[in-house]
Amino acid sequence: MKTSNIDITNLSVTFDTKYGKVQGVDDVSITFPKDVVTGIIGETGSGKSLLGMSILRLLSNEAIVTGQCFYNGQDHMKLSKAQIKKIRGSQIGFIPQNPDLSLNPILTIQRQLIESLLTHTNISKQEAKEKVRSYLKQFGFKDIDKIMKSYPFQLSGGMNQRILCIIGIICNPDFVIADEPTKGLDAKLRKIVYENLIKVKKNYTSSMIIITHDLYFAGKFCDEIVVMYKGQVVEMGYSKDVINNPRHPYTKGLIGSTIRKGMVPINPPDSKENTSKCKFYTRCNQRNTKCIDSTIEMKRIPGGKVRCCAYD
Ligand SMILES: Nc1ncnc2c1ncn2[C@@H]1O[C@H](COP(=O)(O)OP(=O)(O)OP(=O)(O)O)[C@@H](O)[C@H]1O
Ligand code: NI
Repeated sequence: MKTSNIDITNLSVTFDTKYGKVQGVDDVSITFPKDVVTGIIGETGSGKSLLGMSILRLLSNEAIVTGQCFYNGQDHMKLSKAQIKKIRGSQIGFIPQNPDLSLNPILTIQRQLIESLLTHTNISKQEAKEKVRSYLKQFGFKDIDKIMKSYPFQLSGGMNQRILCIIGIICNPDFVIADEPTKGLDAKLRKIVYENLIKVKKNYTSSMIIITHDLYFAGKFCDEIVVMYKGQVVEMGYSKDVINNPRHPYTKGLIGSTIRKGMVPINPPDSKENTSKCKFYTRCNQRNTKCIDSTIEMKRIPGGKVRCCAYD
């Protein structure tokens, strides 16, 4: 089947906690175009993982998810568990953030990799085994026989993260969503994962969503970048524009505090409760009275969109 864009409308994710309602994703409407690598950036807790995981309905039952997510003509929010399970891996591959929670501790690496191939493709067990070996090699593993027979606890965190990358792409999905695929890896292994993502983009699919804290990589690898803050998208655009010429005060701070020396770093969170319409108000160094009570929609700017009163 030819892949389509991923079209999300009015997506919200909330949790009822003992401290009250927590809104992890706040009414996000966004299209992730096919044949485009979109990066999602934003500080910890901004809703990146919740957004990425909602697309494949991977969130736990305590998450209250509303809104729509259309892909290949179907609203993922309306599919049965069996239907969405079929889409995972075969149509949309997911590379999760945390190997400890995502690999099965009682199955060998070979079982886990081969099983995901046999579930989603029609190849024989022998062919699956060969494919697994070749992917392990491509992802920088050396003693393939030993790795195949190992259990996740016998491998390092970095090795398990690479196994998750393989599971995410081995069935040649049309779309790939990767949630911090390099988390916890040292520079050398990060390079291997990045090289493999570049290979995936070149050889398999360039329809990708990459959630990352690595702004340098995002700028180099992604075609477009989406910036999230407190569950909302605050800026999106071509990656070169977002990285080199950020427009939202939050993006300016985020990039200024990491890769671009000389830009104004971001203000720390303010202890005062933020009651203004703009969620960034208390930290913003460009705020004005308009930001307090006018609803702030995403506005078109050259090469992208931004949610900020300064661009009215
Ligand atoms: N199970 C949960 N119960 C309550 N709140 C939750 C739950 N899961 C996530 N949240 C809240 O939702 C918000 C967004 O979480 P999310 O994991 O999407 O952030 P993130 O941008 O991926 O952060 P990170 O970069 O650290 O991975 C967080 O503020 C978090 O506190
Ligand atoms: Ni996350």
